[in-house]
Amino acid sequence: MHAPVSDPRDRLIVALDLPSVGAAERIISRLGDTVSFYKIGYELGFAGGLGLARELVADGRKVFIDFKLHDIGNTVARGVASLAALGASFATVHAYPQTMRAAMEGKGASPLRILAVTVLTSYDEADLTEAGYGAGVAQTVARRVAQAREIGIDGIVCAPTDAASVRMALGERGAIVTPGVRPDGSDVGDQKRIATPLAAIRAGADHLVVGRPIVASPDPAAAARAVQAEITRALS
Ligand SMILES: O=c1ccn([C@@H]2O[C@H](COP(=O)(O)O)[C@@H](O)[C@H]2O)c(=O)[nH]1
Repeated sequence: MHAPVSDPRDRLIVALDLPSVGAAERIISRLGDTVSFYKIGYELGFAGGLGLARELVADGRKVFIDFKLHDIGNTVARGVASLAALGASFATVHAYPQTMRAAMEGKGASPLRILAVTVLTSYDEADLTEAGYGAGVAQTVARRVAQAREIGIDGIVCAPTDAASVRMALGERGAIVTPGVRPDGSDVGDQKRIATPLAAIRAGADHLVVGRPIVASPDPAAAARAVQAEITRALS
């Protein structure tokens, strides 16, 4: 059964989309105790970030490895087993049934939670059509969530604008993690399906992933605290 996360600090996941371990360490140091949950994706992961992930875990922080795996089942299962051994709390796969099943098998009895990415937050209807999909965003998300639920996935990555319908379809089991979060006035960048932290939590998100609005801010700790204040307001 899905247990709502009560501490706003555990609800904010900062995306360390940075070019080097040194750059990431500087942001982590500036964030101090404000942030306890970090996400490592392609940029940092392919620049030595998995070593940093191990150090963060050893230091009591939570780590989300966001490589959005998608390959033949054997490769996915073995890759996920390595992420489980690393001590990651969350890891992503694309929400294809074969991939989701392999990932759930690969994590074994570890506490790693597998999150299935439905439709990327940088995609709108036109992007799905261009990629060859016959169904739109809402229909594709719904289909993938239904399949993820059937497989017993640990959680879903979706746009904050999809969070309410995803919770309905997913039921109470499974975490909802939303990137595409933009505090009022911040740059949207390449994101297309977005909401504020307040709206994302009110729509049912358990965790918010925020990257550039925090790591590119002149005062990352203040930016993180502002997001956490919105989370607290949404929960009160
Ligand atoms: O659908 C998705 C899945 C993953 N992401 C990742 O989240 C962060 C968002 O960073 P921002 O700088 O806050 O836009 C980034 O690491 C993406 O790889 C996503 O945006 N959308």
